[in-house]
Amino acid sequence: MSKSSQCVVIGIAGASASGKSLFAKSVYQEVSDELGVECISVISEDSYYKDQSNMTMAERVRTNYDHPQSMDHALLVEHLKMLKAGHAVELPQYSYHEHTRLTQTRHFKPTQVILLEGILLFTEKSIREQLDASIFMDTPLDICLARRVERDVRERSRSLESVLAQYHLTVRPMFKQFIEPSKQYADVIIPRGGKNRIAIDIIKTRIRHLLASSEEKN
Ligand SMILES: Nc1ncnc2c1ncn2[C@@H]1O[C@H](COP(=O)(O)OP(=O)(O)O)[C@@H](O)[C@H]1O
Ligand SMILES: O=c1ccn([C@@H]2O[C@H](COP(=O)(O)O)[C@@H](O)[C@H]2O)c(=O)[nH]1
Repeated sequence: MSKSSQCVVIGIAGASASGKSLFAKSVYQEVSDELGVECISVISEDSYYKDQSNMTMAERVRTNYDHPQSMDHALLVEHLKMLKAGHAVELPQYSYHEHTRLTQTRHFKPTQVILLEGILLFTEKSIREQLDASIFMDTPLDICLARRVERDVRERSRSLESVLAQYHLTVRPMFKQFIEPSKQYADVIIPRGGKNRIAIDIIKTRIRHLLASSEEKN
């Protein structure tokens, strides 16, 4: 991407397991198949969970990962500003198994469109100010819970008991306190989740327009 090109950031928020990643992955796959991998990329807010390498595993397990303070949002905002200015960043890598950042980072160059997905994105004004469009995945919580149980047991090395205990202790209460109220900041609210075909097509059309108007300007 040349420095004069625009870098558009589309935020995708919503409950855990509401389908944010799947939605972002589907849009990314289809747009990159059509227009090339160099024009679009995905960043997960989860990469910006705070580094907890100085804590014991017992302490890390007790962290409330659904509270805005668990995230290094200042670093995320700094990175978004750099990407929009045409500079590459060192993207942190997070391990759900270790509950902390990995030592290695990922060298990440700006693309014309960045899909940024995460539960707490719209709760921070400083992040909202960096978003060019905001999408909220409005999937019923019982469906999110069922999907989270399956995903976390399969992919995040969790037991059924630990997923359910965390859900009651932090996931649901923090959704009610922080995430659900942040829906008011969305431009588009998408029901059901990551496989909503019409919603994927609408966002792809918007992206095509953004890319076409950015080409005209250059
Ligand atoms: N519409 C859907 N139908 C069926 N499964 C879905 C749907 N949307 C998401 N999933 C599945 O639910 C799980 C959680 O979705 P994911 O995209 O990881 O959620 P999030 O990123 O919001 O936490 C994944 O295993 C995903 O494949
Ligand atoms: O170490 C961790 C970090 C995060 N979590 C949980 O992850 C979800 C957010 O990720 P999604 O992909 O949006 O589901 C959040 O609800 C945290 O509770 C974790 O369990 N452990």
